[in-house]
Parts: sequence; C-alpha cells; structure tokens
Amino acid sequence: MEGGGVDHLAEERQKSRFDVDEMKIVWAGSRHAFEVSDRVARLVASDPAFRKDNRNLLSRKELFKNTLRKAAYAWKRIMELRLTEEEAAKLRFFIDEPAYTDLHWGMFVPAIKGQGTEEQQQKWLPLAYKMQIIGCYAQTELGHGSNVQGLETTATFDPQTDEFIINSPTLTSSKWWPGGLGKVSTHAVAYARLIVNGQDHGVHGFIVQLRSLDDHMPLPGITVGDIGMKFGSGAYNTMDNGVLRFDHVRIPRNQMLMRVLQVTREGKVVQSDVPRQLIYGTMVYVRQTIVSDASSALSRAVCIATRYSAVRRQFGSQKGGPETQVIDYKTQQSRLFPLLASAYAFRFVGEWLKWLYTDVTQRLQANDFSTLPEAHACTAGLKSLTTSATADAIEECRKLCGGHGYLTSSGLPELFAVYIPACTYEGDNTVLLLQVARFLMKTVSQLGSGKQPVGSTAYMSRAEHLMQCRCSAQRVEDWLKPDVVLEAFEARALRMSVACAQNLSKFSNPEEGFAELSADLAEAAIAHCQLIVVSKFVEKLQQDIPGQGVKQQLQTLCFVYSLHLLHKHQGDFLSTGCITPKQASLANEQLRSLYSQVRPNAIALVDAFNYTDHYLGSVLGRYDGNVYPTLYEDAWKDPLNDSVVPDGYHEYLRPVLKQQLRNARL
Ligand SMILES: CCCCCCCCCC/C=C\CCCCC/C=C/C(=O)SCCNC(=O)CCNC(=O)[C@H](O)C(C)(C)COP(=O)(O)OP(=O)(O)OC[C@H]1O[C@@H](n2cnc3c(N)ncnc32)[C@H](O)[C@@H]1OP(=O)(O)O
Ligand SMILES: Cc1cc2nc3c(=O)[nH]c(=O)nc-3n(C[C@H](O)[C@H](O)[C@H](O)COP(=O)(O)OP(=O)(O)OC[C@H]3O[C@@H](n4cnc5c(N)ncnc54)[C@H](O)[C@@H]3O)c2cc1C
Repeated sequence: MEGGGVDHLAEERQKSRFDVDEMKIVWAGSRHAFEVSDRVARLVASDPAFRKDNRNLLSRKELFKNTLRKAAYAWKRIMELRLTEEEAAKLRFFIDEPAYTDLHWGMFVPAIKGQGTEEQQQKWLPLAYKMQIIGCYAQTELGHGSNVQGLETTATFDPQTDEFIINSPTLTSSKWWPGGLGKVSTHAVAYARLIVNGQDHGVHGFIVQLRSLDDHMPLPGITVGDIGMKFGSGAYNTMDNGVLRFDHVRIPRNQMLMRVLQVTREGKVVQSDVPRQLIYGTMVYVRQTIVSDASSALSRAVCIATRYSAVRRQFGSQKGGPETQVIDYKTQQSRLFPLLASAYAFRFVGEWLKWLYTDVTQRLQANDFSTLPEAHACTAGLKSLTTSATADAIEECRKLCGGHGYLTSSGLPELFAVYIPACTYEGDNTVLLLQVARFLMKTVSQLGSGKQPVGSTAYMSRAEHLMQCRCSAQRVEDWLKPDVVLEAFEARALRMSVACAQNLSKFSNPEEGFAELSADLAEAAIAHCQLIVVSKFVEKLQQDIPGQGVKQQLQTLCFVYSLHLLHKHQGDFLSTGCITPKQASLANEQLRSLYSQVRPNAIALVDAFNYTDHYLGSVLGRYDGNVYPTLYEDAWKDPLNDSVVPDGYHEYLRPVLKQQLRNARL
C-alpha cells in the first residue's frame, strides 16, 4: 500500500501469479468495503494526531491521557467529516488503540438495543449516540466472571418509592474488569440479581448513572476506580478496566432493561415471551465481532513475519552469492504458511458468522427464537477457536522473526500483549468450548428421534454414513478434492461427539459425567468448530471470484488450512478410524507440495491485506522491506541513548568499577 523509496521486496512481488488488487477486494469483503477501508486507513496514517510509535515509552497516566485525546479527536473528525457508521468503525480499527469507546459502542449501546424496551431505547440511545453519556458493560465481579448466574450484586425493588436499590453486599460482589469503567463512564449497564418481594429472579441488566455529568465526580453511594496495570507496557493499558461498588444506590424502576422480564409498579414480575437467554445477547454480538478481529490480528502478525522472512537471509551462500532467504526453508514455510491460510480462513468464517448473527437478529425481531442455540454455539465456539489460534500464532510469528521479533519495534510484542486477553474476555475459551459441547451432546441425543439437525450440525443427519465411512484418498492428488477433505472432517467431528455421548451415558448423573469427561468434550467441540471453518472456506470457493489466479490461490490456501489441521490432529483422525496411516502420510505429502505453491505468492498474499505501515507498526513488516537501516536508526532514538554515559553511572557503576580496580591492585 505504501509508495516511494526503494522496494526491497519488488522481486518477490514480481513472482506472484495472481491479481493482488482483486484479492484485496476479496479480503475486504466487497469493492465498497475495500474503498472505505483504504480511504480511512490513509486518513489515519497521514494524521500525526494518530501517531502511536511512542506508546511504550509513556507512563500509564500519560498513556491514558493520550488515549483520551485520541478518542476525543477521533470523535471530532467523525463529526467534521460526517463519517458513516461503517467509516467510523474503520476509523476505530485503524487508530488501533483499545479505548473506552469500544465498550460504549461495542457493548453499552448493543445492550440497550438488545435488552431495552422500545421506550427505553428511545430515551437512552439518542444520548448515547451523541456521546452525551458514556457507558460501559459492568457484568463481571471480583468473585465471578464465567458463572454469570453466580453474580452477587443485588437490585432490590422498593415498591414504596418505585425504585431499585443497587447494592454490593460483599467484597467479591465488587464489579471488576469492565472496560471504560475505571475513569471514564458516566453510566453502566450493570448486571445484578433482581430481588422482588424477597424472591430472587436471577441476573438482569440495569442502567445506572455512576458519575455526575457536571464535574465527573462519582454519585453518592458509588465507589469507582481503575484496577491497575495489565500485561505488557502500552498494550491494553490504554483501557481503564475498573472496579465498582454500590452502596444502596437508588435508580428509577424504568432503568431496569425490561425486554425479557418486566417489573410492574405494583411489584409484579412479568415474563415476556422472549427467552431468558436474550440477557446474554450482547455477548453473542461481541463474540461474533471478535472472530473477524481474530483474522485482522492474525493477518497483521503474518504480514510482518512473511515480509521479514523474505528479507532475512541466513546460511547457504553458494560461491559468495547471497545467502538463503529464511522463507525458503521448508521448516519456516511449514510454520508460517498455515498461519497465512488461517488468516484467510478466519476472514471467511467471520463473514459467515456476521451473516448468521444478522439472520438470528432479524428472526428475534419477528419473535422466532429457534436459531438462538445455534447462534450461541457458533459464536462461542468460533470465538474460542479463532482467538486461541491467533494468540498462539502471534507468538509463533515472533519466533519466526528470530531475535528481532523480540524488539518492540517489530510490533509483535505489543500485538501479542494487546491480543491475548481475547482468549479470556467475552468468555474464557474453555468455558465456551464446553457450551458448544453441551449443544453437540443435545444434538447427538436427538439423532434417533426424527428431529433433523440443521445449520452447523446438519452433517449429523448423515450419521449412519459418517460413522462407518472409509476415506477414499488413495493418491496424493485425492487430498485436493473438497469432498474427500470435508468428509474426513465431518466423520472425525461426529465420531468424537458420539464417543463422548456414549461415555456420558455410562454415568447415572449426567452433570457428573459431563464434568468427568470435560477434556474430551472440549476436544470434540474443537473438532466441530474446525469443521465449520473448513466448510465455510470450501463454500467461499463455490462463489464467483473474479481476478486472474485469485480463486486458485484461495483454493491452495483452503487445502493448506485443512491439511495442516489434519496433520496436527492426526491422532484424532487415526484413532476414530477416519483415515489410515497411509492416507495421513499422503495428506502430508500434498501439504508439502502446497507450500511450494504458496511460496512465490506469499508476499502478494500478505500485500492483499492492504495494511499501511502505520497500522502494521513494525520495522520488520515494512512494505518496502528496508529493515536493517530502519532498525539501526531506531535504536538510536531510544531514550537510553540520549546520553552516551547512562544516568546512574556516577552512583552505581563507577563505584563498582573502582572497587574492582582496588581489588585488582591488592
Ligand atoms: C463511532 C465509533 C464507532 C466505533 C465502533 C466501535 C465498535 C467496537 C466493537 C468492539 C468490539 C469488541 C470490544 C471487545 C472488548 C471486550 C471487552 C470484554 C467484555 C467482557 O468480557 S463482558 C463479560 C463477558 N462474560 C462472559 O462471557 C461470561 C461467560 N459466561 C457465560 O456466557 C454464561 O454464563 C455461560 C455460557 C457459561 C452459561 O453458564 P450456565 O450457568 O450454564 O448457563 P445458564 O445461565 O444457566 O443458561 C444455560 C442455557 O442458556 C444457554 N446460553 C448460555 N449462554 C447463551 C447465550 N449467550 N445465548 C443464548 N443461549 C445461551 C445455554 O446453552 C443453556 O441452554 P440449554 O438450557 O442447554 O438449552
Ligand atoms: C482485558 C479484559 C477486559 C474485560 N472487559 C470486561 C468488561 O468490559 N465487562 C465485563 O463485565 N467483564 C470484562 N472482563 C471480564 C471477563 O469477561 C472475564 O474475565 C471472563 O469472562 C473470564 O471469567 P473469569 O475471570 O471469572 O475466569 P474464571 O472462570 O475464574 O477462569 C479461571 C479458570 O477456570 C476455568 N474454568 C472456569 N469455569 C470452568 C468450568 N465450568 N469448567 C472448566 N473450567 C472452568 C477457566 O477455563 C480458566 O482456566 C474483561 C476481562 C479482561 C481480561
């Protein structure tokens, strides 16, 4: 995307055998999406107000103030330029700095939209849209995060005053973690146990004002602050994750979000026909966005590692000629190219998940709740799968860049630090896999009942065939047949689920059985989710994809993604009898050959992400490949090099050196 200067990767770019500009459009999702993304990326990169190369050098206070400044400036630009919602979302993406606005737009607003009545939406959304109030999503407590039903904060209805009294009865009931809460939010959607007439009606959301709109001071009964520094410098420390305690704070009755359950003026609790699980709807929405974010974070790391692997040379010089580019080592390819393929795979499954979420939202509006369990299982499972894979991949990319990958200027340490909490927030990844496993066990248990599995479990309707089929691959080329690959993944996923179900049936207490077998159940859930990713990649290839060579590159990447999983999880495929050792070996042979096909296109495949150098924030990943002079120049900019002799020399170094001198003389 960058222009000017000498292009050290030009030769690499000439090797590619496909139309990169068309691939950029496939990656972006549409020509329109590409144009918006490209324009906004350039806008951010060219504006010094969005500089981010100094983040690691700032103290926490400076860092946080800097984030406030950027967020205010971004809002000003959104207004001045009259950006659409799509453009504003891209602006946030390219600014590339977690901020309170993520929670305001990403959770507070969706919570009111999804759980508020029409009347509540009309009252609160205009204020939130104009940012006249700023909100956060205050669910997790010091004592409970995963177990939402275990939350302790109470909201007790007072019929005398027509109010709820929000209270934190114990230390462990303190809200703990909500982003944007610590220093910024004026309001929260706070989750609390609804108590009416002494009866506990479970956890519900309440809009609570936390700070004065005049002077930002906490309102009476509110204790609020930041929970402290998090992993890494810079990284997620731009966010004010907070602690909050309520001391009998009163709010009007109409500030309980009442789409799912209503409390009347008389204190009657009325359940609407909307399922209770809709209270968890905001999490479903965000999990879906996290899957697309995974492809962004992963593609960014892969772009850095791929470009640097083409620049870096070690060993293999022939007759004084250049040494080997490390990207030409088969081991480097077998570590890097599956990650490149995963970035594309997650992009396409993210697109599909967005469609699924939109579909379920439209159905919910029409009071059709039938696809809610499927949406929950898919968003939970894919969030878990893609974030775990991406976190591991970023670290692998750091290692692929050797020693220089460990420098902050490689961009990888900060990317890792900022990304890894995605494995925990919006649901711990293991806890989410177990939700998928419950859904799978339910589906398997209904197989004989005549109820046809649909959606992501539709393959289970062919259980009779998949339980006994034998893989037909006999030659290396057979592993390039989508049907052969898909059937192997379907058979493995089904057989692992059925094995779990059979083992579960041996327990008289199903919950005890579920706990005992939970590790196997999590693995079955992974197999199911990997099948979804593979099948959505295959489906993508059935679309009309223009551009010379574009579809062929995607086909290669699809098989790299599938066959590397098959290789990595050979144990599953072999132990369930889905493939033979000979077939596993043929698949691996095919995989090696696919790496050779990726190699000449690798740089162009990462160029297709269309990332600016500003967004990448990496000396190693520079578009022009001019790595060494930049690394060298950057080193001198470190504050430690401001003086030749370091501060502290006279106090701490000189006395030690003198001591050695004296000892030597003795
Ligand atoms: C102008 C500028 C524009 C800028 C735009 C900016 C956009 C920004 C976008 C930013 C996006 C993201 C930012 C990311 C920031 C992340 C910040 C992080 C936030 C958080 O972490 S919030 C807290 C998240 N917490 C959790 O995820 C908790 C995890 N736990 C749970 O979800 C659940 O409690 C559970 C799933 C573990 C369930 O436990 P359990 O006790 O067993 O369940 P029950 O409550 O009894 O219910 C069981 C039945 O309910 C079904 N179920 C469960 N969950 C759901 C669900 N979500 N949906 C539907 N159904 C659900 C479950 O399957 C059971 O069903 P069954 O009875 O078996 O039929
Ligand atoms: C950066 C960041 C931002 C966050 N932002 C917000 C926010 O804005 N709002 C908000 O409300 N919350 C937020 N959270 C909180 C987050 O949602 C929770 O931390 C998350 O849901 C995990 O819950 P936990 O901390 O209780 O983990 P725990 O459940 O205590 O997990 C600890 C370990 O126990 C295991 N475990 C737990 N239960 C089970 C089980 N049933 N079976 C098997 N293993 C289990 C887990 O796998 C994990 O290994 C944020 C967290 C982070 C890190």
